[in-house]
Amino acid sequence: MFKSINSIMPSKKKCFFYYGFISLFLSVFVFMLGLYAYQLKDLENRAESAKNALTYRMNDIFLELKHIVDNSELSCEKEDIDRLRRMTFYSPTFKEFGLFNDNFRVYCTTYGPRDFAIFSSIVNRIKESSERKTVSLVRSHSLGESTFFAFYQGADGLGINGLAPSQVLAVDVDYLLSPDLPYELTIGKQTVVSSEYNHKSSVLAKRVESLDGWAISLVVFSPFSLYWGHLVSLLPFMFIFCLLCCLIFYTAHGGILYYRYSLPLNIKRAIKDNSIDVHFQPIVSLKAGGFHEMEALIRWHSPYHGQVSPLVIVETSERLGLIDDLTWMVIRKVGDFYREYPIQLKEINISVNVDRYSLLKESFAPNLEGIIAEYPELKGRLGLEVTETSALTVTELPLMVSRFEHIKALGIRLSVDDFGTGYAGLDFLRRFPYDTLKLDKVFIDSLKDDQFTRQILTSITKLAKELNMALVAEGVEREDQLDAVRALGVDRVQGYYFCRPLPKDQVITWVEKNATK
Ligand SMILES: Nc1nc2c(ncn2[C@@H]2O[C@H](COP(=O)(O)O[C@H]3[C@@H](O)[C@H](n4cnc5c(=O)[nH]c(N)nc54)O[C@@H]3COP(=O)(O)O)[C@@H](O)[C@H]2O)c(=O)[nH]1
Repeated sequence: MFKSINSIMPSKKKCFFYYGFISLFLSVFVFMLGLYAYQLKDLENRAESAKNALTYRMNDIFLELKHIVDNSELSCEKEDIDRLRRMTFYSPTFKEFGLFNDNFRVYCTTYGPRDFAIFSSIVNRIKESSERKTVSLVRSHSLGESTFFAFYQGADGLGINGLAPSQVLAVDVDYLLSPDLPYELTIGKQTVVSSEYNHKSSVLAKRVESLDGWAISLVVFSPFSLYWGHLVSLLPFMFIFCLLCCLIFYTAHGGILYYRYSLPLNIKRAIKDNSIDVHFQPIVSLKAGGFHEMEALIRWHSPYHGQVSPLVIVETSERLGLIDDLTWMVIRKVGDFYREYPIQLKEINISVNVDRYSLLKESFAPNLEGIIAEYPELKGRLGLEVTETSALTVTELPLMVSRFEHIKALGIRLSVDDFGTGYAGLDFLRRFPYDTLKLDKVFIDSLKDDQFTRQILTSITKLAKELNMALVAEGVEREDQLDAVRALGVDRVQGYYFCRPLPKDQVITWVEKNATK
């Protein structure tokens, strides 16, 4: 039996080792995996935001170009050049503008009149694009290698190109991704911006975003160094998580063990699933005609606690409020016993122990009636043995009398159990219509040697006969005890001398052997 949870828990050292190890493993695993998932999601979100920012930027760029071209003419007068210069001054992106005609020849730039043809590859792209716009990276005299060019042609054939250092395209992207996530921005096959990062050797994941309608793509990398950096910063949380896991495992282990091994819970389960056995002990009549009675007694072998005393089961059931369920279970098993052996048990009454407080309950007699309706074979053969463990109060007394009358009206015999050890006194016998009085084993043990006990039992025997009650001597183990109770005039005897409580098949064998004696 387990007094406390500590007695069933493995040693603290062992727990610390096992759960510490598992918790550490779990913490590392959970944090590494969680961080990996987080970093992938973060990469996805930030790459997506960078792509959106790039799309907005491209839209702004072409709005700006459209605005200029819509207000331009095919001339390159001083005002036209001044206007282009003013536009570059206010432009967030461009450093130069050039106007081109429907033959794709640039005729005017921020620096004055010009006449040169746009590359045919670019011309083709403008023509092929639905909105007659394209971008490119081309070498420019003023802005150098990889200058960003944006071309836009209006509906009347007048077009504009804007020149900007390639980095301006990546300003927003840079803001959103740097410094943690290196990236590479390309137009066609040419790189616009590439972070200074050796991504090939230490990339955890990468994400490619393409801008619809443009040959622009953005590749964003999530480096391992970022992952390890985050992991190191999470170490205190990992430690707390590890401790929490350890605590949860230890508590859960205790909970499971308690649920598994706790005696009250095991008794509760055993009552619920009817797995408590009932043994039967014959009560032998000393008159001619042999025995005609048995007492049903619970027996239970717990897988975790071994053989559990009936007294412990009864006391625990009382505490759990399950004593009535236990009684109903025993009575039903008695009913099943009658059904199983109708011939052998034809003449035999069986009594069941009942808690006196159960009898006081209003629901007791109706419930009993229900079980008798369920098992008609119990009618006239079932007896209840009541032990008086405490005195009845003034209000309980009349209530008890009426409950007794109700139960007796159902054809059920009532016995006062362990007479002399509890509160069942002579006044009690006068008030309650018991059928049988059971003398406790303590009297039988001292009967032979104790003159005083003999005198008391003689008076009780006399009184029982006067009140028309049958007498049973409990706990008769030896022949001299049997002789002593016989000399007293006791009619029936229960004890190991005749038979111990036996499982149903063995008690039937005993009945078959002893029925004719
Ligand atoms: N409410 C319920 N109480 C029950 C039920 N089943 C049993 N009990 C009560 O548990 C107490 C202990 O019972 P148990 O260990 O079964 O002991 C019984 C007999 O085995 C024992 N006995 C009988 N003859 C002898 C004997 O010669 N020597 C000896 N040492 N013991 C003997 O006595 C007990 C029977 O007692 P009683 O009920 O008073 O007639 C016990 O108090 C049971 O009442 C149950 O289903 N419900």
